[in-house]
Amino acid sequence: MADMRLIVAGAGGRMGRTLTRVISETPGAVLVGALEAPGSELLGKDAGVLAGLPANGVALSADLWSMSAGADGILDFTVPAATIANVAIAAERGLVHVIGTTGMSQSDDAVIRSVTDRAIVVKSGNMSLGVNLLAALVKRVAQSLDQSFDIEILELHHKSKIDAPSGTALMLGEAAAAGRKIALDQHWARGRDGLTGARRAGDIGFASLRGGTAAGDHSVIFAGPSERITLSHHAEDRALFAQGALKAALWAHGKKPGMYSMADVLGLSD
Ligand SMILES: NC(=O)C1=CN([C@@H]2O[C@H](COP(=O)(O)OP(=O)(O)OC[C@H]3O[C@@H](n4cnc5c(N)ncnc54)[C@H](OP(=O)(O)O)[C@@H]3O)[C@@H](O)[C@H]2O)C=CC1
Ligand SMILES: O=C(O)C1=N[C@H](C(=O)O)C[C@H](O)C1
Repeated sequence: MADMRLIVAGAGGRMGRTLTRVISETPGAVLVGALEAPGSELLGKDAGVLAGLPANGVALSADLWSMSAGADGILDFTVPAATIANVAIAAERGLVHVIGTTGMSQSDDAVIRSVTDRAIVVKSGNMSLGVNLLAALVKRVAQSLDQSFDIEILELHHKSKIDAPSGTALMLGEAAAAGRKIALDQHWARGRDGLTGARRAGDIGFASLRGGTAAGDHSVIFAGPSERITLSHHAEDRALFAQGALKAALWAHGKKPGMYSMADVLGLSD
């Protein structure tokens, strides 16, 4: 079978450069396009060189329509507005759209869902095996414990991260809420500050720390009357996420249109 021809969106970013490297190491995948923001000073630069590799002849461009003519998929780790702009083109071209971008609003998610009758989308706040296993464990533990156990989610990321709580923290919150059979957006406590009052029973709390170069640490704490259970994951290298994204793209190639998750890719779905 021919190599899957991939575009990296956000090719000048931390994940974009990592994806370019991981594609170069992955049998069955080849980089054919590198998308960057209109006006970026990186436009025209070689994606391989930016990723610390020999030149690969793929120059960064802001024109997704042109570069996607001969492509099979797009790996999108950018910002919500860019991902939403890419959704329509990816659907029109029949590309596999792997979406790692976080910080999406509920209306952004609705836009993505609106194309999945014709688009193949794999979307996850975290593409690592470990976090997706952690989410399954969190759901299981939340199912087993009653509301006397308070659920708190703590995350630590590098100082350049622009969204909070992290996409992973929200994904773990969704897993806990699913275990409890409640809607997360009715029960989340985000950004406590000042005289907040006592904790509301049944809430799922979030706290975000930012600093240094941390690739992503997440803990889900079940705090009970006389004991606490903590489930944690520590990412040591963002190549982990890029490898997950590649696995998702190769898995989705040839699948029927729809919205898939990393749990589907990894065979962890209920
Ligand atoms: N799901 C997962 O497993 C993971 C998800 N992420 C998420 O991926 C996203 C990116 O993270 P990271 O790489 O660290 O961030 P960076 O800021 O390093 O990279 C984002 C890149 O997207 C570019 N960009 C902005 N607008 C556009 C546009 N219109 N078209 C094309 N490119 C554009 C930015 O360019 P410029 O700087 O010029 O604006 C930048 O180069 C975040 O939302 C992050 O949370 C990260 C790791 C894992
Ligand atoms: O911005 C990051 O770096 C990361 N973002 C994702 C998130 O928001 O959870 C995944 C990972 O934690 C790294």
